[in-house]
Amino acid sequence: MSTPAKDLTITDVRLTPVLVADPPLLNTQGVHQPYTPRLIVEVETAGGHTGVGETYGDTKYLELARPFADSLPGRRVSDLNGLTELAGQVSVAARRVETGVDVGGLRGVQTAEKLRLSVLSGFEVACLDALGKATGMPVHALLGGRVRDRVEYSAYLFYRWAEHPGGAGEPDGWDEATDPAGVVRQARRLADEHGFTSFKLKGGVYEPEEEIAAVRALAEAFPGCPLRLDPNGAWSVPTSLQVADALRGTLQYLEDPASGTPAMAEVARAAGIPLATNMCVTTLGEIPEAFFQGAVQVVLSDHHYWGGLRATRELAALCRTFGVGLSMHSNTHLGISLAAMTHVAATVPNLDYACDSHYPWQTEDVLTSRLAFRDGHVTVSDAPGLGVTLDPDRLAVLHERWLSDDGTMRDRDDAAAMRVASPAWVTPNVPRW
Ligand SMILES: O=C([O-])C(=O)C[C@H](O)[C@@H](O)C(=O)[O-]
Ligand SMILES: [Mg+2]
Repeated sequence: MSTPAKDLTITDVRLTPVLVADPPLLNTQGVHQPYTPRLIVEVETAGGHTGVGETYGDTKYLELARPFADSLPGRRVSDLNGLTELAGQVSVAARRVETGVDVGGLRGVQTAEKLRLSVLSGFEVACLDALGKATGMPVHALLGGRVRDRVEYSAYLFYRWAEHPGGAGEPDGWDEATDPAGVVRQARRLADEHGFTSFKLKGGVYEPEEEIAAVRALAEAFPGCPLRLDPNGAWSVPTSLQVADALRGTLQYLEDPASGTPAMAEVARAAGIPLATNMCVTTLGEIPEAFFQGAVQVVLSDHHYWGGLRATRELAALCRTFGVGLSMHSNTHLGISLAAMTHVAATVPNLDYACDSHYPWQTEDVLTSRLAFRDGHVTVSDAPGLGVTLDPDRLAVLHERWLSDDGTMRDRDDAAAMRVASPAWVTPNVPRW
């Protein structure tokens, strides 16, 4: 007979949307808004354990998360396959998938499946956290056990302004980085503070020649360190090939130079540099075309995209099978997700590259203590569950900010944020160059 503490039945699910400070990071669509929405998921069991998860908090995700949460009480946190099945039944309004490209995630075409998978990921992590707490096991052990003690992350470099227009949002003490020297200064500080030894530059912001110069400056400043450039599909096939020509031998991989699998395949045939993606392959259905055409040599996993930690491991198995490399993508996220990313990355033998993480840019969190990068790595926790503790007061403060927002920040819109500085700005058509 199970003891009450081990009763895994879900009794309550709490959803708390929050707005967290986000610096003015530039990308091809525009600039990050002063605050960005995240959704914190708490799952309580009859045994008295609470698991936490985190995912996107925009309205289109909240619309799905609410009915999903309502359907969970009475199920067990160990019923993870049931959770996946349940997610498939949540209905998605047609208007949510008519608009084409996902503005926040820069994740290719938006589909009902992608929205569902992102919502599912937050609940799966919360269930795994609760299950780990109830059984005294860390999440990595629930996934089969870690194959490494620490997970390597790369410095995520952004062209950025020193502050948002008009000084909106929270100051973060970083200088502007709008040229090669600024990018190198930013990289130096991230390396000094966190020990990173590999670097990814978010491109698609300036003329390709400018971004080539920035990568060359990084190569000179950090000899031998792996470098990546990611313009989020902003370039045509000829431009992608020109950049590949210029940076062959300098880049570890070139991420999403062009938009869509056919264009990526064309680039891949002549680039002479591995191509990576978190845009043309973000669901299982997109794999066959991309892999059979040789369009990508590295897939960036992201449990928020693929539907959780177990789905990330399924992706890893497919990549292993087809000899495709595996890295990890990151979007603006808090410590709960960094912990989840670290647990799953620790279990995947073929995670061949340092993972991306926005975490150094997030000055606010909902945890009692922040996770730390040491020598560019996060140590894998052996504490039960994720090994993190939610701070209810911080959560309340960030939720209050969400409540008092007039709606402007509740849905990420990088083009709208750019219009504050440049009123004529519209999301650029691709290819932009
Ligand atoms: O392709 C990527 O790595 C991303 O899309 C990561 C983030 O979304 C990043 O580009 C951003 O937040 O501007
Ligand atoms: Mg990318």
